[in-house]
Amino acid sequence: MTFRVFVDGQEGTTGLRIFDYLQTRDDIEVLRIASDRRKERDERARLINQADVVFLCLPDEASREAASLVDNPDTCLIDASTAFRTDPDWTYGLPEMTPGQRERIRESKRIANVGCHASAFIMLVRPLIDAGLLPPDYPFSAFSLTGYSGGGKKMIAEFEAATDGSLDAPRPYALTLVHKHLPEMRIHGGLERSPVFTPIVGHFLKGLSVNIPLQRSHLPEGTTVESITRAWQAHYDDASFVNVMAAQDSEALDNGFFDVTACNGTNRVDLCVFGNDERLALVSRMDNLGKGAAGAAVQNMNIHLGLEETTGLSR
Ligand SMILES: NC(=O)C1=CN([C@@H]2O[C@H](COP(=O)(O)OP(=O)(O)OC[C@H]3O[C@@H](n4cnc5c(N)ncnc54)[C@H](OP(=O)(O)O)[C@@H]3O)[C@@H](O)[C@H]2O)C=CC1
Ligand SMILES: CC(=O)N[C@@H](CCC(=O)OP(=O)(O)O)C(=O)O
Repeated sequence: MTFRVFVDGQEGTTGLRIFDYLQTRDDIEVLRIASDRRKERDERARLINQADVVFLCLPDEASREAASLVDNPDTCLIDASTAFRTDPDWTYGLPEMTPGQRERIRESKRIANVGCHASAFIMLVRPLIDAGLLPPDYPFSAFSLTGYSGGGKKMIAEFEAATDGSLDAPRPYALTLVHKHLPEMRIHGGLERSPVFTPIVGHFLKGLSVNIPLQRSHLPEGTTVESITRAWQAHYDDASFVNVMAAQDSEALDNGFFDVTACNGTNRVDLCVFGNDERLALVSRMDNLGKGAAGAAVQNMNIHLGLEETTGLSR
């Protein structure tokens, strides 16, 4: 059986990457829009309503408009933007989040794909909160190191044009401390209040790592490196794309350094906890264009269509 798929925003960073994943598949027919008509409402509506699955790889406002154009009840939308991630009528596209989430994605016609920083954060904390190892009212903070492709076409062009070295050093941003991923981090992470979250963009194309520092004195007695690792291993036991690493493993560190690009080109997420009796750090890494965006979107499509979840994706 062949499924018809349309990528609205096919010439953007996420859309192009999704297109790469799909073009080699013989179970998917990609509906293309003529480049010079790609922002025409009527032409987009025509293709949206012909498709089994539509990926919206657009700014929030254009995603909302696209969602309003659907009149085919069988069309499933997978939206890459921030527009619907905490909307109760949409299903959050993180299949590994909780038992039952995969099934909800399978049944839903409205799937909100994850934010890159948010999914890297939620995959660290949610299973630990659910297991009672982290209190939901813990005063969480986190930073994230990300490649510049996370900022889409505009940021990629800025970084690639800056040949004078002006963008060579890492650049913290969102310093108003109201990054757009906070609502999904809080709601889907299971937190009582939003974390203090600071992303930092570096002079590399892709790769992302979230780091959550924890004070052991503010945690339940049994929360240790070992119990956290065990809880992740139990929770992600059947998750094809999650790799729980032991801190002492050579794969976690490269001569004492953590490589934030080690998952690039894959749909894998690595999770690790570092620390001692006094302090812990929960650390994840992924390709922001892979498990953080386009790879996650294709994984959600596979699940929704009842296909093998890993089809076309690498680990
Ligand atoms: N980059 C990343 O790592 C991630 C991005 N996302 C989200 O995915 C979405 C897409 O991001 P990204 O690919 O980075 O963005 P880009 O800016 O690279 O691409 C967006 C695309 O949408 C097109 N577009 C804009 N308005 C319209 C419209 N009204 N109708 C049709 N097409 C339109 C743009 O056209 P034009 O070609 O003319 O510019 C562009 O091709 C965003 O909501 C972003 O927040 C999510 C996770 C990660
Ligand atoms: C480097 C950079 O700017 N990254 C983007 C995140 C991209 C992403 O995952 O998120 P959305 O889908 O929510 O856009 C940012 O921090 O806003």
